Amino acid sequence: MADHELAISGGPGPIEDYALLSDLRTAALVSKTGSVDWLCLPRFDSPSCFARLLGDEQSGHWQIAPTGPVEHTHRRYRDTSLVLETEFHTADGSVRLIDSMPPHEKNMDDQPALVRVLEGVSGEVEVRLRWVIRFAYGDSVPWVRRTEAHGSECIIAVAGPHTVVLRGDRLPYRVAGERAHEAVFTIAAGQRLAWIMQWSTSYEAVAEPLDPMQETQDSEDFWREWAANIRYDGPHADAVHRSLATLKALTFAPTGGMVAAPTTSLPETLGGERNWDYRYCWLRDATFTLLALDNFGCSGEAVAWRNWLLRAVAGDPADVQIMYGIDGERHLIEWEADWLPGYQGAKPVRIGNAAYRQLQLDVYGEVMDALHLSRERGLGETPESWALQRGMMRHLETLWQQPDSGLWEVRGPDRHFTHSRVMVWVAFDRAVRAVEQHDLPGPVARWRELRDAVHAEVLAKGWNAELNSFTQYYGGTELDASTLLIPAVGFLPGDDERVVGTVRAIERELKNGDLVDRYSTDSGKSDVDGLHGREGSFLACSFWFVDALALSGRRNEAASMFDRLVALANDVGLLAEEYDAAHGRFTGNFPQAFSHLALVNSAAVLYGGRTRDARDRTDGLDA
Ligand SMILES: OC[C@H]1O[C@H](O[C@H]2O[C@H](CO)[C@@H](O)[C@H](O)[C@H]2O)[C@H](O)[C@@H](O)[C@@H]1O
Repeated sequence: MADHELAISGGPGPIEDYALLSDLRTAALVSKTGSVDWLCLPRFDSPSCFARLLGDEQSGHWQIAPTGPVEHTHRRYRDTSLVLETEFHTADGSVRLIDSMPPHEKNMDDQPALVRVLEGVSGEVEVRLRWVIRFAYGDSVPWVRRTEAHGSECIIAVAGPHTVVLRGDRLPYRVAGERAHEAVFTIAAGQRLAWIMQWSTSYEAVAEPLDPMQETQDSEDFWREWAANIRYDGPHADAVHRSLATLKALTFAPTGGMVAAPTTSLPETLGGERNWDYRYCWLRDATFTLLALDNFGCSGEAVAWRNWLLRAVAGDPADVQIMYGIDGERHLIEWEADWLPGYQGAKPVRIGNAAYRQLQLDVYGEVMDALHLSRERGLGETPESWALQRGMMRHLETLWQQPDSGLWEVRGPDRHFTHSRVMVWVAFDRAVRAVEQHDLPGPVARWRELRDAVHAEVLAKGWNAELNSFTQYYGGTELDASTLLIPAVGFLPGDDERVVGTVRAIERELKNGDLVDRYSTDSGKSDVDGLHGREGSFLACSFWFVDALALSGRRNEAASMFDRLVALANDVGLLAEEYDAAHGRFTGNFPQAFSHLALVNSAAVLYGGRTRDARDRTDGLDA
């Protein structure tokens, strides 16, 4: 059976078969078979109207594809934009599907829309449009009627707070005995058909019609203009551009917050339970984001993110969380959508993320570093910033010795994770530097003392001489790829023998080919994370390995490993969180900001951008 037929009859295809659309408020995932299988409206973290990604046809989707066998499919984004073209080649001819979502950076009053245009390229091809609309993550079948609004025929679907209106050149009809709508038609070379689906609340008037062709053109223009700001023409420029556009696409324009991914519960282990909701903003990602955006000329986005960060952590420093909602909301209550079968059977589907209540000490280092970098990069001081940082430091002084859940957000018992302790050092170090280098007021003698104390502690307790490596946690013997960040944050130089030893140990224990696991999840090896199943290799860690190699003097190896990692991106340049080498498949949420952040930061390390520890360099990229 061809892929295409498989996708029509059942659940979602491989994660790598999806492409991203975004309007800077929410995102859609479109499969290689022309099916929009994931769309939450009106925001990234809203309930979905298409959730086939986590279930089957009945969870909602919108497919436009040839009825007959597809010989091959070719996809690309138009230039640097997020306007997606999917070409289906069949024995009868070829058609091109053009998908986009009008970006809403400026006019926030516009309601989200999904625009689909179909062009006949050659011959005459029979096409099926199938529209199955379900609100509330597939739990709610809306009332759907064909009617007239604003002078044209349309289909309106309403349930609870949501309305969507579908307009187009070939509106589908209800399929007898099914809660689905379909239209089957023929399209000849040179013909063009278009559809647009718009969202509004159910208590407002239905959205006014938009011109699909104009919207498509405007989307393309928006992204092209945006990409014109990117300053990078080194190796793998396409991958760097696509990663930056993806990071921008994951940004919620009204607040500047960036979601870790637009999806929930794409499994880290195929068929397993490691399924999390990533439609939130993690403070940890702050420094990586700031560096990535600012390094390549996207300073406006870097400032917006910095400002989001300052607003999110404002208030009593004792209340600082490790993650927030996209507006800065605090309560991300985790629950399970038990009616959804999960991505290819991986249950549970989780909405919300209980990690928001965890203590993860590294975020203090991340926030201090991000604000320090933004000061160094001249992103403009805000009056609140230093007062807030001092408050955070006061709080950190009271809890820095506690065990925590670490950056991997383990669900097992808290520990003294080496990476968390290193990041505590970063927090005190950046506080000291703010006083020393930027003349800001603060108890610098005490901070220096604490900085030196935690440095000595990490070297004494996080280092295992027998293994010749830093370990995952104090006194343990497991390794952890987060210790690859030690030179990147300036805790030790890249050529320090302990860094070199750690790189070698991780190479031996956690690296398979070019892929690096964050820690071992082999059965019986470790129960640190409190979860079952072996997960894929973590793509961000693989890029961190590249950075550590480069910083420890193995630059050529680093560059060729980077070449191979970049090649793991799918046909439209996107990366998931993890890669399952055994099955050659993406796993985890998709596309994931962390992976794309790591890719662009490796490009910076290798090809002349400013790195995290090269704090005094103020020159441009082409150094
Ligand atoms: O697999 C365990 C954890 O996975 C998620 O966290 C991961 O994603 C975060 C966002 O990019 C990243 O900051 C973190 O370091 C990663 O471990 C999930 O959100 C957690 O709830 C889960 O325990």
